[in-house]
Amino acid sequence: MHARLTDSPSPSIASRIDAIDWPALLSDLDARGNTIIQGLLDPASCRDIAAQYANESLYRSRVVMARHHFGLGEYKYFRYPLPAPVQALRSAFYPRLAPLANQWNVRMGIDVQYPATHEAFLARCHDAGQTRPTPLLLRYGAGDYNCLHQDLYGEHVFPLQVAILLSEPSVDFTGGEFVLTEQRPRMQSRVEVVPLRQGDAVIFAVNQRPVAGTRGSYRVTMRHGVSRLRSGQRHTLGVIFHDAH
Ligand SMILES: O=C(O)CCC(=O)C(=O)O
Ligand SMILES: [Fe+2]
Repeated sequence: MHARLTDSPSPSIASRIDAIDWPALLSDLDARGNTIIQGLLDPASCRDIAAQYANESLYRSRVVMARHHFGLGEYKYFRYPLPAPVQALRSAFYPRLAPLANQWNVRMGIDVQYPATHEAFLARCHDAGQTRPTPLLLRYGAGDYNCLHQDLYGEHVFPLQVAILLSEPSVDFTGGEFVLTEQRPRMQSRVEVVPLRQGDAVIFAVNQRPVAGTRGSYRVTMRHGVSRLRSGQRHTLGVIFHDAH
């Protein structure tokens, strides 16, 4: 696949996502709050997307993390219409993840269910004033990091999101591990380092997820971030399904 940002549409992304063993992947995601898809994007596509960081016309805003004490490094939110591969990722992932999102809400006693298509969910966001697109491209240099956070942008939150590593560890950069923490009620937090290679995607819980306990399920709170880069440059593509106020 050599999907270029200017191509439309990107059938190869949709077909790669369709080819995934979803029952196995969803059961891993349900059990651990995150799961990896290896080699979702090939290296050429990763390089092509990362190179678009400089293409200002694609973005609605740029965030310098240090200004907000979010970390060091920067990111840019895409504007609508999204580049074809980003649009393809968002609309192909969503219907695969919505059934698990719906189960999680039932198990957590949250009275919200997600529609079957991303288009319908976006209409809900947009009606509530969450109209600004949230997919983003991140760039880190040596010494940069991303503090533990949650990507919540309003009342409407889709509980799963995807991040794709566009750079190759050990070659393009060192350090810069994607990390997840899990805060359990009345217990100390757990941390997980997600071992991503270039083109790998991690799907993870945005905010809370249910964990089966001895007396029904309880909620754990998830946060994600990136450890300090020791050297080089690292790009990531973030796919968040709710839009922002
Ligand atoms: O650069 C990363 O791996 C983290 C990206 C991130 O925070 C996100 O996609 O929401
Ligand atoms: Fe994030």
